[in-house]
Amino acid sequence: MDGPSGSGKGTISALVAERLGWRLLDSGALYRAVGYAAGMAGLDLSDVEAMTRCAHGTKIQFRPAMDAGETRVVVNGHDATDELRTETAGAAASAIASMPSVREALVALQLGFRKAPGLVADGRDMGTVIFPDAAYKVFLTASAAERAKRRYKQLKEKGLSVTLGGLQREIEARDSRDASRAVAPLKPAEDALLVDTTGMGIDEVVAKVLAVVQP
Ligand SMILES: Nc1ncnc2c1ncn2[C@@H]1O[C@H](COP(=O)(O)OP(=O)(O)OP(=O)(O)O)[C@@H](O)[C@H]1O
Ligand SMILES: Nc1ccn([C@H]2C[C@H](O)[C@@H](COP(=O)(O)O)O2)c(=O)n1
Repeated sequence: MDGPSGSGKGTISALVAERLGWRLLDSGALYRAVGYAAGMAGLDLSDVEAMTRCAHGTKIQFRPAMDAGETRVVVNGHDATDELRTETAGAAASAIASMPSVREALVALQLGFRKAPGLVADGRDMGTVIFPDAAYKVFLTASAAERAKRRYKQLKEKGLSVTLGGLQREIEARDSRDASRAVAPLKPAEDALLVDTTGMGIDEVVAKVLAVVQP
């Protein structure tokens, strides 16, 4: 499941994985975790060698939530779930994700998630680079305005101080960087099902994806 920021990849992937009883990989969380670990260590995010060492050395664990809440992401022993969801963490992740050696450092970890009975993986290059032989590929999109509105609502609910205009600019800048980088750019795989979720509810999108996976 690939697509730009706020298209609903994480939400739809989690629901589809739950319905199918498959595993889930939030690959964006890996890039966010490395950016976060680098920040905590006071490293320069533009230093490719330091970021590559950091990508190799960061311990990232996904822990199921105690209640029905979201999966916790533990970075070097610290529960960083809330810090990782900010747009600042997204921008840092996007910056280091343009470094080929950082991407390379995270490949084996991602491939390790591929286990029976199945895996739903969300990111930017799941269908094009990491799992090119995936049985089903979906590319979710939505207009930038709609994606910004969704993110605004999500962050406001978490009590964060954000503006709609500011979020839309940040989202557009991140998408543009992710789509224009030389390695593993954000783009649909040739054989992906394209779903424009603008104006579609979450249940509708889940049903559309499940209709393909379970025809
Ligand atoms: N079809 C939809 N209709 C309304 N809201 C949606 C829809 N899909 C997702 N959302 C909401 O939009 C917000 C962003 O969704 P989500 O985090 O799944 O996007 P994403 O593509 O994984 O983003 P990112 O790449 O930045 O992690 C969430 O609050 C989610 O509940
Ligand atoms: N497969 C992936 C996943 C993520 N990234 C980079 C680019 C994104 O802007 C950033 C954060 O991802 P998100 O949590 O918003 O899905 O990480 C990538 O390059 N490849």
